[in-house]
Amino acid sequence: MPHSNINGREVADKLLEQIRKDVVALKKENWFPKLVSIKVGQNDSVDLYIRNQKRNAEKVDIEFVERHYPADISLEEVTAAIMHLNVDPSVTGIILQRPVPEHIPIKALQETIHPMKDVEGMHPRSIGNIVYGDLMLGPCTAVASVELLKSTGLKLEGLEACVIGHSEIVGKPIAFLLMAEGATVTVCHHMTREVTVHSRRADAVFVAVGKAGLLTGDMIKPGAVVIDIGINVIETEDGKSKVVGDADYESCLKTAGWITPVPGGVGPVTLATLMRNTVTAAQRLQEHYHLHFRGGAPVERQYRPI
Ligand SMILES: NC(=O)C1=CN([C@@H]2O[C@H](COP(=O)(O)OP(=O)(O)OC[C@H]3O[C@@H](n4cnc5c(N)ncnc54)[C@H](OP(=O)(O)O)[C@@H]3O)[C@@H](O)[C@H]2O)C=CC1
Ligand SMILES: Nc1nc(=O)c2c([nH]1)NC[C@@H]1CN(c3ccc(C(=O)N[C@@H](CCC(=O)O)C(=O)O)cc3)C=[N+]21
Repeated sequence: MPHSNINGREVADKLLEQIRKDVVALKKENWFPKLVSIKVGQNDSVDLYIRNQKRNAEKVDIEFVERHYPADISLEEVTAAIMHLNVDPSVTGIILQRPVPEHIPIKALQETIHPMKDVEGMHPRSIGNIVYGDLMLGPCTAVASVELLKSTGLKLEGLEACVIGHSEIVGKPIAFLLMAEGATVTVCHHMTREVTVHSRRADAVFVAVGKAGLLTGDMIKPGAVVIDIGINVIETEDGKSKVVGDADYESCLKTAGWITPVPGGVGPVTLATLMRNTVTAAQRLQEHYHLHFRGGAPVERQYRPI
């Protein structure tokens, strides 16, 4: 069985090339995509993500604005900040970085982001669309992870998939996307009695937990696909910091048929998907402005430009 790496950077570069063209087309019509990132408190993987969001936005010529609020900010204050962005016509996309401090109910905050500016599709009504198989704006990491599985050329119908981790933004949406493609899906979490029992049966294992080295080669079936979503910033022996995934790369590579490395796997494709979604949101806003102000068909209340 050949062991091969799935190159996320290559997949991402192809996506970014098209996105850049779409941004040029929007700007020709005087429509300027602008993404605002909201970070509350401190988290290493969020910092890494934001740095790379900025870099990717520059690559495709999308304006990127970073907002950082202290960990002890109140829900009301962040809500007010988001509402301000909702009514700012120059802002076409808003991303709320996760996690937020425990005293802030994430669902309430996510609900505040206008669904048309919600570039990760995490508003409760947008995330519900996944159940209906409507994927205009899907959670970026979940979409990216399934795209990388597809890039192996394997048929997803009837494929046995195991998803380790069931967060709202990664594990659960991955499970829904896979089900829509005809895969048989098992979802594991911290109460699963023995993850290995499930992961060893799977043709494809997705791991999104946030624990370095959680998935080892002996936990997978020979030839299986490993999609490693984890982003862990660890300290090396010489005191430097390094980014690793949730899979123990060396041991998994020996058993797996395909594996996504960290860095260079899911991360770059997630970033490209975020840029794609930012453009999709801007295009949809543009359509609705035209409908609303140029005497087109009436626009559904929630979708009115604000
Ligand atoms: N590459 C990318 O694009 C992205 C990477 N990430 C990274 O992915 C990882 C996960 O992120 P996220 O989903 O947001 O994290 P969360 O902390 O929200 O979720 C982690 C999940 O792992 C489960 N879990 C915890 N311990 C175990 C265990 N021992 N065995 C099995 N499952 C376990 C938890 O279960 P329970 O809820 O039952 O405790 C939970 O469902 C992080 O490293 C994050 O940085 C996240 C987003 C994007
Ligand atoms: N609402 C929300 N959505 C997220 O998708 C989300 C989040 N919050 N909070 C934080 C985590 C973490 N995350 C990363 C994605 C890509 C890289 C990334 O850039 N990775 C590159 C570069 C790594 C490097 O430069 O070393 C790679 O893997 O190759 C990092 C981190 C998204 N997350």
